[in-house]
Amino acid sequence: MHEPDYDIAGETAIVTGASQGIGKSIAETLAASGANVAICSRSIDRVGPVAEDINEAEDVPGEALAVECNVREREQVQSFVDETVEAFGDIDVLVNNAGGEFVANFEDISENGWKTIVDLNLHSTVHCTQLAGEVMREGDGGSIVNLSSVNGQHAAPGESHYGASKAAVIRLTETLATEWAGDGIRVNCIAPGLIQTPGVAETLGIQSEDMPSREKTERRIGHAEEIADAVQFLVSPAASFITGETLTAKGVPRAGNSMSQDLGLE
Ligand SMILES: CCCCC/C=C/C(=O)SCCNC(=O)CCNC(=O)[C@H](O)C(C)(C)COP(=O)(O)OP(=O)(O)OC[C@H]1O[C@@H](n2cnc3c(N)ncnc32)[C@H](O)[C@@H]1OP(=O)(O)O
Ligand SMILES: NC(=O)C1=CN([C@@H]2O[C@H](COP(=O)(O)OP(=O)(O)OC[C@H]3O[C@@H](n4cnc5c(N)ncnc54)[C@H](OP(=O)(O)O)[C@@H]3O)[C@@H](O)[C@H]2O)C=CC1
Repeated sequence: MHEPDYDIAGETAIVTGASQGIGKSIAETLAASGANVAICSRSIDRVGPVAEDINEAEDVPGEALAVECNVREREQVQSFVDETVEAFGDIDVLVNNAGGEFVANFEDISENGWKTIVDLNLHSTVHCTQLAGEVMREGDGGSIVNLSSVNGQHAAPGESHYGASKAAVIRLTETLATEWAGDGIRVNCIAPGLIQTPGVAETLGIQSEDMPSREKTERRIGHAEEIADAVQFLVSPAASFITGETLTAKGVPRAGNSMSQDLGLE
């Protein structure tokens, strides 16, 4: 009988933006599956404890390395990649998770505001993918997962800069999947709907202390673990025939509504 192979034990995974939220959950999930994880954020004081918790957990087989790295700075990304290879020998998985936004109408976004968001979501993905991708292409290939958003798939007011940057991430994913297929590299994307994270609490003021469980599918905010599980699948051998795709993870809104309409954001 065929059994799906989700095994990534012994692989090395880079996860950007892993001090909190979705990135932290991805790092914990991949480490629990036996991968060694190299994680970063702009502050070692914030990302260091995430690595410490992984390394101290007796039931987590993967090791963690924390590095202070602002993914908007290409030189810092190069150092992060070099430290990862020095610590773990290779790179098999890259998860471009670091990203963010502020909500503002198009006419209120300054040139610097626009560039800040495009830099954070698109150019940082370019830096990490080119520099970690070089190691993957020279090695045995691997798997890349980019974090886009439902806002990269559908328009929403106040999201012009963020939506444009996340739409570009989807097209970059599709293009690279074709260019790097011959190098044994699969490139996929996840487009989350609203997920409860510290970033969402800060940006949108949404704080849901009493989260409905994962058994409920309709009309709720998502858990970070639900995105981490999708990443785990996409980087595993079970997804060997999947590349260039964007997996939407947004539950089920009320009929005819978007998730943000359901939550009263539109
Ligand atoms: C239905 C599903 C919806 C899901 C939507 C969720 C999307 C997410 O990504 S949620 C989680 C992501 N986390 C965050 O967004 C974190 C919160 N945001 C931030 O930390 C920051 O805003 C930042 C990282 C996005 C930018 O920080 P920083 O690099 O420090 O930039 P500055 O504060 O220096 O600002 C640069 C530039 O941008 C202008 N600006 C900042 N905020 C606003 C605003 N609210 N409205 C308009 N403009 C803003 C700022 O004024 C600067 O421009 P200049 O003044 O021209 O220099
Ligand atoms: N939550 C949601 O509803 C949705 C999120 N997404 C996307 O998912 C991803 C994660 O979102 P979420 O977990 O909510 O975000 P959070 O704001 O909660 O966490 C963002 C993480 O990225 C790190 N980070 C931010 N900027 C940088 C940078 N320049 N260099 C390195 N690390 C950085 C932060 O760490 P530190 O501050 O320590 O640097 C933090 O660990 C983002 O790309 C986001 O756009 C997409 C759709 C919906």
